Amino acid sequence: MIRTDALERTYRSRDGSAVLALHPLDLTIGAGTVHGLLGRNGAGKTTLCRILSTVLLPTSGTATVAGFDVVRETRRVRQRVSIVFGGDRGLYGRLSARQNVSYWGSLHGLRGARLRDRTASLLVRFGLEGREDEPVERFSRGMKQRVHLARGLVADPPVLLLDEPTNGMDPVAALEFRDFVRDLRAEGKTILLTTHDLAEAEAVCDELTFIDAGRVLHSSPVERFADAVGDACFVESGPLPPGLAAHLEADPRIVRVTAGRAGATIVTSDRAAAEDVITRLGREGVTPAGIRPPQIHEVYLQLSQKAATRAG
Ligand SMILES: Nc1ncnc2c1ncn2[C@@H]1O[C@H](COP(=O)(O)OP(=O)(O)OP(=O)(O)O)[C@@H](O)[C@H]1O
Repeated sequence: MIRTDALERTYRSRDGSAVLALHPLDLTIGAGTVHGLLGRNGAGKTTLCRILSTVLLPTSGTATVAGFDVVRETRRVRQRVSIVFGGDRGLYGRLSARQNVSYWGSLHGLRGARLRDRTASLLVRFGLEGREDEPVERFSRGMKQRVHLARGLVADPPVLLLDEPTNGMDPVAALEFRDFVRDLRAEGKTILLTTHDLAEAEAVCDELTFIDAGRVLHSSPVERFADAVGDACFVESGPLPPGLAAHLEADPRIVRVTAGRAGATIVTSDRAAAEDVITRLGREGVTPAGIRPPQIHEVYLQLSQKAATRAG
């Protein structure tokens, strides 16, 4: 449903220098899947969403949505895709929530009762009942975010690009958002979800792609995201005695030691090193200690560190 091949985008700064935002990016997203796009600030996520929604031209390479080229078949792509930004970009502050949503619907060809009913039901679905006719500039950030979502859905497109959609939402609303994404998946929508909330990505996505400096670092089904750490092993232990963390870190096979009052996590380069660490911990009387699968934030950290080392 979404495909990019050797997609590149270079921005020119005012001083004439070039910023390679995507270079090159290859990504395939199947119909009906929720695909999480993760990456550090400046990784290129928004640039990709903007190209897929046809508001930004690629420098080279190709991108298609539902088989239509984002450069040559702009109109057909626009009929099939909606982008939802985080923050308050793209809303008309003096217009009400209802006017913002129905204006967008009318741009997509909805009219009359269909437009009215669809707008009203989306505003209710996003918890804005009773506030529909207030100017959006009076809304909180999280409320504006809900208007954005309603706007993105009014034309009922098969593809949704959600760029940090829970940015500014309170925790309850953000949890409700997860149910909402699951509903959309059940309706058969294809969703590209950009988020810095890793728990959210793990909870709602079928597939995850980690990008950095405009390239894919790892892409896999969500249940296999831990493959991204390769041979690295995560040892969980009880609290370490003073000085042991520093000793462990002196071993080049130890990637990282995170020690706290409740216990420690020791990341090793491979399984043999992890087993040596467990033996050593046993000798030092640190119990219990064992290998466990990495959590998503640990995978993310590992990939980000690798990318930062590579960059410089
Ligand atoms: N209009 C622009 N002019 C120059 N450089 C830009 C422009 N827009 C983005 N960039 C640069 O392109 C790179 C990718 O930016 P992009 O906004 O796509 O990242 P992102 O992954 O969405 O980041 P974030 O997580 O902070 O939203 C960054 O280095 C950014 O500084």
